[in-house]
Amino acid sequence: MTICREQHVLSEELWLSALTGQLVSISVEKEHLFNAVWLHLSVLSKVSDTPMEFIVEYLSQAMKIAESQPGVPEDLKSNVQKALDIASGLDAYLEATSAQESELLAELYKKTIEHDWQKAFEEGKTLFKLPKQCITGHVEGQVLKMFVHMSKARRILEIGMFTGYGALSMAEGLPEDGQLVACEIEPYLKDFAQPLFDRSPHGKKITVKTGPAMDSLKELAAAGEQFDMIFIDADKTNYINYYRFLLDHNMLRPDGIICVDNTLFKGRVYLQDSNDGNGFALREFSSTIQEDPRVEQVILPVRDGITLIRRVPQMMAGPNAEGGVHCDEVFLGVQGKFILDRLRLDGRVAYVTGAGQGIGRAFAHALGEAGAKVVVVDLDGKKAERVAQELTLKGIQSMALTADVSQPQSVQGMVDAIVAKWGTIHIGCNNAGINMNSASEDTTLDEWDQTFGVNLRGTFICCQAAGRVMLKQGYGKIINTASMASLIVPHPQKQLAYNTSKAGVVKLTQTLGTEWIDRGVRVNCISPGIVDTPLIHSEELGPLVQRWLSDIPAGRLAQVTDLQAAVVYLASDASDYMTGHNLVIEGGQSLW
Ligand SMILES: C[S@@+](CC[C@H](N)C(=O)[O-])C[C@H]1O[C@@H](n2cnc3c(N)ncnc32)[C@H](O)[C@@H]1O
Repeated sequence: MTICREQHVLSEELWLSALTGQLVSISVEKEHLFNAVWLHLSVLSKVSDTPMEFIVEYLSQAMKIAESQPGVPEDLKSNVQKALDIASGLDAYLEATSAQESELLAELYKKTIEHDWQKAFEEGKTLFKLPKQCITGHVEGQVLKMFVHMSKARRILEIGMFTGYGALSMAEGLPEDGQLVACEIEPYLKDFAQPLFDRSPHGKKITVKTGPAMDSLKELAAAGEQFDMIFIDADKTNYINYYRFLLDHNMLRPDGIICVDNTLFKGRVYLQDSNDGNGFALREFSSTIQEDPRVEQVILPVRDGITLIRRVPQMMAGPNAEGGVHCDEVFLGVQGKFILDRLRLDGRVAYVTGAGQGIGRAFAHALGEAGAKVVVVDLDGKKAERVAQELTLKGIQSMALTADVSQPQSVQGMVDAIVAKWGTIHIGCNNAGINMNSASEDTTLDEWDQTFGVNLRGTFICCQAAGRVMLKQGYGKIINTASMASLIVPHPQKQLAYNTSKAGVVKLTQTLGTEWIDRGVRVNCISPGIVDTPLIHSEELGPLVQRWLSDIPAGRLAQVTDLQAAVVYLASDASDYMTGHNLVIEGGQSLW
């Protein structure tokens, strides 16, 4: 619960000006802030709610007393004033420097504080008198949204939704397919929030479950639901029961976080003379979780206090621990890393040839997303540059290079440039390839040589040049792009040179893969089926698409994104026992 978030956010002078409505000479920046505060002051009651707001209130009173009494030493007044300035400026500064709320959040906030909750209660629309001030506000909303991003949460549970400000803030941080379940006892609040959720591009991620939260938790637990992040903000005396239920029923994934609101409770959790029931419950709550070995926690002094609780993975059992736990790499992860982390490529240097478009571009993005630095190589320097810029926009370290893979000097230049820039090469994706269609009896030697020059000679030259660097360091991952055409004869189009060159890429891969593995270099290839790129929509090939579809069990062409996981897998340590392999990804086409 966040009450009166804008209170006491100005220096006392401004604060008093706001109250009296007298706008004295203030800077434009302050005026903006002043107006925002004035708007909220006009609708919120003036009640201190957070430890900082109480500090400001007490210091203001002390100041007034000091001013009204004769003989108070000037340096005492000066020190109180300094403390007041520091305390009263904090919330305003946090408001002003936090990311702005979205327009819909601002609208939801306004709609909430302008609503007549007293009337709704008197008309029997709500079960309880709902104080509008219990809305999660701007700064706290942004804190929650930041946690969603940082924890990469995909599934969130909220206990206590009020009008949905916190829910929508968190939903804004979720990925497209993320989900948030909000438990709320008041059906009226679902009707209040839903129209705004419906207008937000993030609203579809939110499902509201009405009824007592504990009933909803039981339903969710029975359905085996588990969450990455949970926000508890309802019914303080029951916090401990929600917490216990969530942990005991495995509803928080290991490493997941619970955020709990109001855990400083106006300071009453640590004030010795406080006999506040909620303060006592929250103090008990904090000391209980502190003794729970399943979690670790910290309280952030944001607004009225947010406790962050992380579920610690329970991996510490010994080899012969009770229950027969085997503390081997299956249980603990290889070098302590679980499977998704074993696919990561942080710190690796990769290059991809033919990366200016199509499959190569998708490979470059995938390797970069997995953490590698990526060199985008293409015959067309402009295309390479554009893809490198795309990667940079995503925060991936990248560099564009022009190279003709059929020319040894050009390839050596590429390798030298990569080593000069990033010291080495860990991952080489030899993907550049061409395909020209002609009936075999008409295929010219020029077409044959060109096709082989790029597809097979080019792959060999790249493998050799990059392989020398990798063999020297005793580590490397080479992934060649072969084709389903290495296995079957795609038809009805005629492409003898292409099919034969790609069969050669597979044999080259098998040979290098076995020859180099004892020196730490794995060589594998990927054989895509028919990939939906602009090339196949040419005048010549376009009419064949329907025919091809009838040959593909999957019933569709491959998208370049269908190939991305394979390249990351083959580039990662998770595939270390695989070498000389032809990984076929063709929707089953080669099996019919
Ligand atoms: C502090 S407000 C929640 C504020 C909200 N998180 C936000 O973002 O604005 C607490 C909410 O919990 C709800 N609530 C209280 N007891 C509840 C219970 N037993 N089960 C479900 N919801 C409950 C109240 O109706 C109220 O809407």
